Amino acid sequence: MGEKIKDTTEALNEAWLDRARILSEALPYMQRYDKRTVVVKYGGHAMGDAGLAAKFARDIVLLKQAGVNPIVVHGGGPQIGSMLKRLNIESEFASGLRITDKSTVEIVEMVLAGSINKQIVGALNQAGGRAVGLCGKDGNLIVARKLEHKIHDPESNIEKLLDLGFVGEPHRVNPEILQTIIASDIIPVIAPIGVSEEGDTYNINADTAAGAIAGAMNAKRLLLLTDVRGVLGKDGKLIQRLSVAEAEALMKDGTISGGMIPKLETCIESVEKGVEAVVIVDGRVPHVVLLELLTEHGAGTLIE
Ligand SMILES: Nc1ncnc2c1ncn2[C@@H]1O[C@H](COP(=O)(O)OP(=O)(O)O)[C@@H](O)[C@H]1O
Ligand SMILES: CC(=O)N[C@@H](CCC(=O)OP(=O)(O)O)C(=O)O
Repeated sequence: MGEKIKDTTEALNEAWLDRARILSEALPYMQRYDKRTVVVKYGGHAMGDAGLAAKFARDIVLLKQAGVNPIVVHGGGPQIGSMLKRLNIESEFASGLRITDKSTVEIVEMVLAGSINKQIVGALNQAGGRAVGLCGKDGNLIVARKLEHKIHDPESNIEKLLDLGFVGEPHRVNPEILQTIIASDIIPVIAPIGVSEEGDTYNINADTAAGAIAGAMNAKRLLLLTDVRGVLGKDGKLIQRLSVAEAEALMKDGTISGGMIPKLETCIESVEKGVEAVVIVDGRVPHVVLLELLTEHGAGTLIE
């Protein structure tokens, strides 16, 4: 009997020591990211589960508390899809981008800058943080222009322009509004809607918007949360590390398709703009943001 109590006590002590060790191991990572900007792109697929969403909010608030400056840029592709369906508006994609006509862009703005943005702000505030929601229109944060989307026509072997309507690309990012928000110790939450010089509203892929923000803010890291483990090779296995040249080759040979295309294009551009590294991680894993940033157990695909 006495032995049993001793064993249990030892096991408890071990468990406590394990906790202390995990906390202590976070120190060098906290120092690495101290006062540095980390942009987290929160994909529409990753935010589906309420439990996971609450954990995500807690992790972002914890980062802020630990001295990191997190910026959340969110998507909402599946949520826009459901709203369009409810309104009987057809929607099509080309190379992972939603073809966006005038009535679609109104719904996109309503869903992204409206319900989803406020849902994330609410979750962060609920977790004890102070968050403010904005879109690319606020403070002229993302000045966009129409995306010139080129596709390769295999028949004529020439590149053709495909009109995607109100799909934009960031032309200029004005980060002053973000700097003001961050200086007040508030977490910015950004919906990927841009405004052109002429005042038109543009739908921007959320990965692209996150990359532009990360570049303009000289971020230390950009994390892209999605619904796969990372970039998968031809054999279906996770690729843990990719150079810019390797990433370009995977896009050319068709290993990467759909929504992964804008993601990798973003990774390449961000690294070229000076973001130290971009990581594509599985948003379905609880606390993946903390695991990636504050422990040695980095998961997903790192592009540097
Ligand atoms: N080589 C690849 N590795 C991983 N995912 C890929 C690859 N090629 C295409 N994909 C697709 O890209 C998707 C991720 O993009 P997307 O659906 O736009 O995610 P999110 O909504 O998180 O931005 C994956 O679910 C997968 O279907
Ligand atoms: C141009 C374009 O495709 N815009 C995206 C914007 C949202 C997004 O990117 O959301 P996810 O990150 O969840 O995919 C769209 O309309 O779905």
